[in-house]
Amino acid sequence: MDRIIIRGGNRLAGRIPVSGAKNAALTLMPCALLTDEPLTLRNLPRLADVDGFGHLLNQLGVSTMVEGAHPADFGRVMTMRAQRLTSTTAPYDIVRKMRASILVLGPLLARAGEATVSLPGGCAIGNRPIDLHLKALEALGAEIELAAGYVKATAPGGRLAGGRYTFPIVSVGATENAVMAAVLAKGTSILDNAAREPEIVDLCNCLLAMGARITGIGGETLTIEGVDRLHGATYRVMPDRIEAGSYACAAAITGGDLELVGASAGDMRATLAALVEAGVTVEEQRDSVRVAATGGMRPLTLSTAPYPGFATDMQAQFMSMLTQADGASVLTETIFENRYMHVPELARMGADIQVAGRSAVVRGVTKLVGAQVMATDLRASMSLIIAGLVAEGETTVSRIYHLDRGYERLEEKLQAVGADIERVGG
Ligand SMILES: CC(=O)N[C@H]1[C@@H](OP(=O)(O)OP(=O)(O)OC[C@H]2O[C@@H](n3ccc(=O)[nH]c3=O)[C@H](O)[C@@H]2O)O[C@H](CO)[C@@H](O)[C@@H]1O
Ligand SMILES: C=C(OP(=O)(O)O)C(=O)O
Repeated sequence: MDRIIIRGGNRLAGRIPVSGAKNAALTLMPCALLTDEPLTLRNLPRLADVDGFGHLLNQLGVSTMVEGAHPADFGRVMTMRAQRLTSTTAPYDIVRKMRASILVLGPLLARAGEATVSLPGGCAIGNRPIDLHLKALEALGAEIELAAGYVKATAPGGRLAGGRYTFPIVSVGATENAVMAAVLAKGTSILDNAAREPEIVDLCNCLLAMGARITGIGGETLTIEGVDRLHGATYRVMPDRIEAGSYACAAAITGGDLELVGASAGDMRATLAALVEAGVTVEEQRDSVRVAATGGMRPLTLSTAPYPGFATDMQAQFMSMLTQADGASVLTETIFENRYMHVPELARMGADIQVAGRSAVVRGVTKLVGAQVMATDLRASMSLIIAGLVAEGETTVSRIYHLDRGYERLEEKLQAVGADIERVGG
């Protein structure tokens, strides 16, 4: 099994190109199911999950063709064409490994009038139910059956009617599924208390480019007027705000100075505000964000929340960073019940963190010392890399397949700005 070895203590300085967003890519790719014409996505990151999603689409009858990057992008170009669907089933083996596979449910139902998708079950960061996905699809006219670990959804008469649904809590995935289902419905759909994440805006903009009719984009209420058919389009995946935020934490913890090229400050307000509050200098430039740590770091009190709040996907990275703040920080996780797996690993490196219920108190400044560590999810793994950058001696991070799901060319990007980091096999 591959591992990443970091020898800590180097200050990071220079430029890091920001990749296309994983969480946008994984909701844009299923849009290919909605049309028989080609959908071309630019700036698609080279990630295990993107490859896995391509593989799932192939199983449904979608052809995928990958080309090199457009000159203006870091990521690749992928053209997907679902001229004729050969299957409407997403099997357990794929859904289990890649939770985003649930996002084929809405588009398959919209295009083929039926979909059978394995229930994803729980995962390392907690119970991740899909009841809201199903309730929203029912409100749009779907009939849902659960049997043998699968969801079988059908649209009576082969086409969804459209309808109104108010999400009782904000759900990114359920909003995405409902939007993709509603675009081809017979009537108009209204989704209230919809998620407002920039990745949802990216999804809606891609659907607009394919001929969908959606208003209220970026707001809490989305109105979707169903159309008879969608056409192909070329669309550029938005920059990854979580990847950019992770490197911002890496800059801050090493007392460094990084320019995050291609980052969109507008999508990262809560992260940037927290960095500024911690005493980090943030400069917004036209097509980049510069993050420089100039003095001591102040402790923070942060609570995760749906967008525009502080992202749950940034909690672990901030926790590592705050081990170097001068005083006690309090982080509260409100989205997932079990997203603190990095805490015992950070403790093994010398961090002083106490978890009580949904909150964690991080006492700084602690000296971190390299150790053998591993994490069971993507952002937790990144928090160990960030800690390793400042730890004394050598940190070995194992189970790095989690990182390969979400960080494109991680070692290469960090080496280029001065980190002593390498991947070793075996
Ligand atoms: C609101 C939020 O921050 N969502 C995060 C969530 O999206 P993801 O789409 O995975 O999760 P949701 O946004 O759907 O979940 C938000 C909350 O709703 C609950 N829920 C969700 C669906 C459902 O059918 N029933 C239900 O009860 C979840 O348990 C959770 O407590 O994880 C992603 C990966 O870490 C993050 O990028 C998203 O920012
Ligand atoms: C947990 C994450 O992703 P996924 O929902 O794909 O597991 C994440 O992006 O932090």
